[in-house]
Amino acid sequence: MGKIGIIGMGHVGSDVAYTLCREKLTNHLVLIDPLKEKVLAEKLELEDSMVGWDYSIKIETQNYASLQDAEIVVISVGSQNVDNENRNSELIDNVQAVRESIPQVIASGFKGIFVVISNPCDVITKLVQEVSGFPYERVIGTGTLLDTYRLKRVVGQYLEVSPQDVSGYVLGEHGENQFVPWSIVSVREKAMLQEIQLSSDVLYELKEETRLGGWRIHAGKGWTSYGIASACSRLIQAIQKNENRVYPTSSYDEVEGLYIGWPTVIGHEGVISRLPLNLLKEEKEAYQASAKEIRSVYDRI
Ligand SMILES: NC(=O)c1ccc[n+]([C@@H]2O[C@H](COP(=O)([O-])OP(=O)(O)OC[C@H]3O[C@@H](n4cnc5c(N)ncnc54)[C@H](O)[C@@H]3O)[C@@H](O)[C@H]2O)c1
Repeated sequence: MGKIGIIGMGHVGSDVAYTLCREKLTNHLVLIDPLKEKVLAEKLELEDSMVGWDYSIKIETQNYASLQDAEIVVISVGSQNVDNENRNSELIDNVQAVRESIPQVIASGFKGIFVVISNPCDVITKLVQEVSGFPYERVIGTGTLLDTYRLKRVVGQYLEVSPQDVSGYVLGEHGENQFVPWSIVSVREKAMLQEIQLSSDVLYELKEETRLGGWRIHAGKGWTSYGIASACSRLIQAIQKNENRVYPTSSYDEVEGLYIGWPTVIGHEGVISRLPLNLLKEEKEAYQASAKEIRSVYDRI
């Protein structure tokens, strides 16, 4: 449990900060955002909450230099430019925010791990790696981890089982070209394709409900934040505790030359390895289609 920086203190950054404090995953937070009054307000709210929790965590604001000895820096910069059902609409603004903020993190002497949330997540993760010059292992995007939570919720509710009893992943782009490799999904140890045998129409509906999960929340409240804060804190715990656990994060695919959602072993050094998977032919094609889309978005910057 060490120092953690959060760059971008909007809805997501603030809920990440709250979650990290509530789960005692840090003893020192550094919160950074051009909206100075907003950041100060978040600091005061967190400090109020801690009175009731009977512990205290140091909270600093706007101090890039303090990131020098941080364990992890979370990138949650965002843009107001969010079109309905298109995470790429934030591309230009978030590219600029990364080009402004990451050199300041690096100038501090930061040697930890970047966890990238900002959308389009796979593209922004690659950009953070390039601008920082960090090794691939020390830059991780949250990728399809949140989409995987949504898959587990949707399948769990459909089959009336706990979402924690659903195993498997959403993979590929954290975006519209994500896909569900049903061949590796199972529920209470029963293989989805061979043993549960839902119709292709039902599988399609479950996949669509998963993909639309974020947009349904966005339509109702204008943003999503609790789910990603929960996912981000799990990744941070895996890094801090050297858990060597598998999470579907955006990690670097050497063959494709980009970051993309894939089951990735996470530990103290960041990415330890990417899991070998034996996917079906159509699932491999879906992965390549996802990679193609990520590359085409990256080529626009
Ligand atoms: N990966 C995921 O699963 C996932 C889930 C939810 C949201 N997101 C993404 O997270 C990002 C943040 O979402 P939000 O709802 O908090 O947005 P928001 O608009 O509420 O907050 C974004 C914050 O970033 C700040 N910012 C902008 N430029 C900055 C810079 N150069 N340096 C520091 N801060 C800067 C803004 O001032 C603002 O406070 C978005 O890109 C959103 O799409 C990703």
